Amino acid sequence: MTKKYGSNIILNDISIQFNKNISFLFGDNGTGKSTLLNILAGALKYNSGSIYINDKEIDFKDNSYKRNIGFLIDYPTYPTQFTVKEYISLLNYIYRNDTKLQKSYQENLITFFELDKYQNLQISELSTGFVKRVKLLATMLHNPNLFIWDEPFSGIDKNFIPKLVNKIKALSLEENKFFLITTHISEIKSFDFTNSSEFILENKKISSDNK
Ligand SMILES: Nc1ncnc2c1ncn2[C@@H]1O[C@H](COP(=O)(O)OP(=O)(O)OP(=O)(O)O)[C@@H](O)[C@H]1O
Repeated sequence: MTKKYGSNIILNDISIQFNKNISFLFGDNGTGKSTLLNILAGALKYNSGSIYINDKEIDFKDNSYKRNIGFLIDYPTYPTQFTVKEYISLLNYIYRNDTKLQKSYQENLITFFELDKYQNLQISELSTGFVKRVKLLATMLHNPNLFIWDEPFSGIDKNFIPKLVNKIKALSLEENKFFLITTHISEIKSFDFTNSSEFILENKKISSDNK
């Protein structure tokens, strides 16, 4: 797949296969990680090439693909004037989450992200780390199969990172969820992810560092 902005080639005929449940994408600033994630989430067009899931070419116009993704982007997309509770209600309306099972799933997520006592605060009143937690929760509310997360750990305090890592491991091992994650936080490499691959973007190309 190739992606250019104007005549500026960002991803030059890259070929990549994500076949483990957890894939980490590393690379220096400006190497094209967010660009690749945006493309895979269907938020950005590419110039040439093809993208497949389980040998079937992805039809980005088909909403069922996008509906099955929890996409975390690193710029603000949330309505900051809403309270946490209102934002969750809005997302539930959009995703038509209305069953009792979904209600308890949502309550578990709120507790997991330690957001219980912040539910009536406006998002604009939250600290950076808690905004990130709300954004992470927002990617999980519709219980997708694939999480495309751009910088999920940035802004998250060091006490919560192991908890988030354990969540990723549990969802991948117990529920066969897939994660595609970029991070600049090198300590993440020290956690023992059993079912993971690492990829590095450099010089417009991608290489793998598979264990
Ligand atoms: N909308 C755009 N128009 C033109 N160039 C862009 C656009 N978005 C990104 N770029 C360029 O594409 C390149 C890759 O950007 P991208 O944000 O994908 O990098 P990244 O690896 O995610 O960087 P970082 O680690 O800093 O987040 C950069 O040179 C950037 O300037």
